[in-house]
Formats: sequence, structure tokens, C-alpha cells
Amino acid sequence: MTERITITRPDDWHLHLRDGALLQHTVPATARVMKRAIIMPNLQPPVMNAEQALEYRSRILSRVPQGIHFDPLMVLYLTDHTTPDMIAEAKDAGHIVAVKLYPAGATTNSHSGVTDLGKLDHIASALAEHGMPLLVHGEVTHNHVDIFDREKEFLDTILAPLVSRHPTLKVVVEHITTKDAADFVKSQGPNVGATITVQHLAYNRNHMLVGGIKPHFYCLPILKRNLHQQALQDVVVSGNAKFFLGTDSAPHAKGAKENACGCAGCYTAYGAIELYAEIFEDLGALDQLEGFASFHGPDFYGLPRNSDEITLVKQPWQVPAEMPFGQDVIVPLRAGETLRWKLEY
Ligand SMILES: NC(=O)N[C@@H](CC(=O)O)C(=O)O
Ligand SMILES: [Zn+2]
Ligand SMILES: [Zn+2]
Repeated sequence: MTERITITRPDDWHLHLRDGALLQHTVPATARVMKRAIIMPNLQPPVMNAEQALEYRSRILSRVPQGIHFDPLMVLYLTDHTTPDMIAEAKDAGHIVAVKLYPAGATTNSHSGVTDLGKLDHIASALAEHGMPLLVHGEVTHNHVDIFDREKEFLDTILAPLVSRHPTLKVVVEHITTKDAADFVKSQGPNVGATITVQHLAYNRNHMLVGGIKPHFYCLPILKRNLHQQALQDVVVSGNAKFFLGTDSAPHAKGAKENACGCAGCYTAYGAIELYAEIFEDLGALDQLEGFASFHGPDFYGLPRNSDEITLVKQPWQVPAEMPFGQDVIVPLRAGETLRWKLEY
């Protein structure tokens, strides 16, 4: 039985840090283990231009614990008013590596997102020209499309046509949840990749809905049926380099989750690599963890792989029932449960 694993230091290619007082919790939780993270721009108001992105980056850096080198990779939030010039400016500013597409109304703080998904060609061309990836929350928002079908519908009606019109555009399908998305990404060229979260590997909709509704499993895109979970597990076990670690750690205070209208998002950053290690071990694929967590992401983004390492040891520890979160508390994914792997400091 493996008791200890050492891998190249990982990065998180999809992370929500929030802002203000919450950064004192969220930044150290990720910076303890990840060298870099793609910082999602869905603040209120969103991070829409280079200046806002660099200001947000300094607020994040001011919360990095001493002695740790953490590099937040910033992202612009695409709105109906984003112009190719704003993209060029972001590229020139440095530290801004991608642009994020939220279909308006698809998820948390997406109301400023794109309302007409058919009008993205000028943005796609600018991104392709600058070699900047388009990161997508891949769900349509039409009322008549069932919430469990929204990812597939987005791929079929929006993304596949967009990618075929812009064959050199780099696209990351974020937090994929379906076999359809895994198959779509596999069928495309090396310019199309995907992030996969802990919760979509570890759970399916039964975990959320059988025996009582469990709001801490509610995230978007929503957990799907088990055959989709299985398809995601299969791609990570296969070691396919198009798929990489993106926690989508999306913290919301306990009261906002345990609510008649609960927010979407799971908080996993506190134990991200430990949670993935457990799943990979359960899948008999611990040997694939390093590629998924540390190689495939930088290779896709065209960034260097990290040069230092981390070690995980088999040392069971109990996840707290709650953690401090500004004036509030947060309930982490796997609250009160025992995790098998621990980061060795
Ligand atoms: N994934 C989620 O359920 N929530 C994210 C938004 C997102 O990534 O879609 C959040 O910001 O809370
Ligand atoms: Zn999303
Ligand atoms: Zn997210």
C-alpha cells in the first residue's frame, strides 16, 4: 500500500477566491499547496478590464502568507461590452492570461455575462490572435432546457460551431460534468481542454438528492447521473492530457448554502490536493495524479511546469464541521469526515 507520494507542485486552473475580508481565508488555503491558480473574475462588480484585474491581483498578493510564492493568474470577465482592444490591453498588462465566458444568468454572479452567445466572433478572433484561452461556463440558460441538459445543449449549439469557426482558438470547458463534454473535448484538437472538479469525480446526483436534499453538494453545472460521473473518472484514469485540475472551489457562507434558495458552489480549496489524491487512489490511478494536477494544465496554457515538489502522506485527519469565513462560517465539502492523505509541510 502506498504511504507517501511526491509530485511536482500542482496548480489550480479554476478557483474562486472572492474578495475583501474573505481573502484572508481563501488565499492561504490555496497558496499552501498550489503555485498558481486561475482566479475567476465573477466578483460583484465583475473584473472586466486590465486595471481591475491588476488591482484585484494586488489585493490577493497582499494576503499570501510570508515565505510562500503564489502566482495568481488573472482572467477578464466577458460582458456584452468587452472589446478586442480591452483584450489586447490585458495581454500587454501581463499577469492576465485568459477571458471567461459566463452566459448571462448561468451561475453565481453571471448577470453581467454575455446575453447573445451568437455574437462572440470578434472576441474569439482577438483571443486567437493573442493566443489567450477562452474559458467557458458551458451551459445554456433557456427556461425550456432542463437543468440536467444545459451543458450538452451548450456544446451542441454554441461551442462546437464556435470552435469550428475559430480552429486555432484555445478553449477550456470549465468544470465538465457529462460524458458528452468529455467526449466533445476528446474529439477536438489539442486547443480544446477541460477542467474537472473534485465533486464531479466523487459524486453524482444521488449523493445530493437521495435521503434528503444536501445543499453542500449543490454546484453548477449540477451533479449529473452516475454514468456521467463514471465517464469523468474514466478520462482521468486514462491520463488524457486534455483534462486537468480545476477545483472550482466556490465558497459561500453556511447560511447562504443552507437556505430556501441556496447558492451554488462547493468549498474544496482547504484540502484540494488531498481530496483529489483520495479519489485517484480509489480509482487505482494514483500514478495519474501528477499529470492531472501538475503537468496537463501548464502544458495547455503554454506555461512552464513547476520545478519544486510536494509530498502527501497517509495520515488520516478529520475535516472540521465548519471553518471561519469573514464574519461568518463556511461548511467545507466532506465536513466532519476523515481524509486519508495529508500534505507534508
Ligand atoms: N460552480 C458554482 O457552483 N459556483 C461558482 C460559479 C461557477 O463556477 O459557475 C461560484 O462562483 O459560486
Ligand atoms: Zn462556472
Ligand atoms: Zn467556478
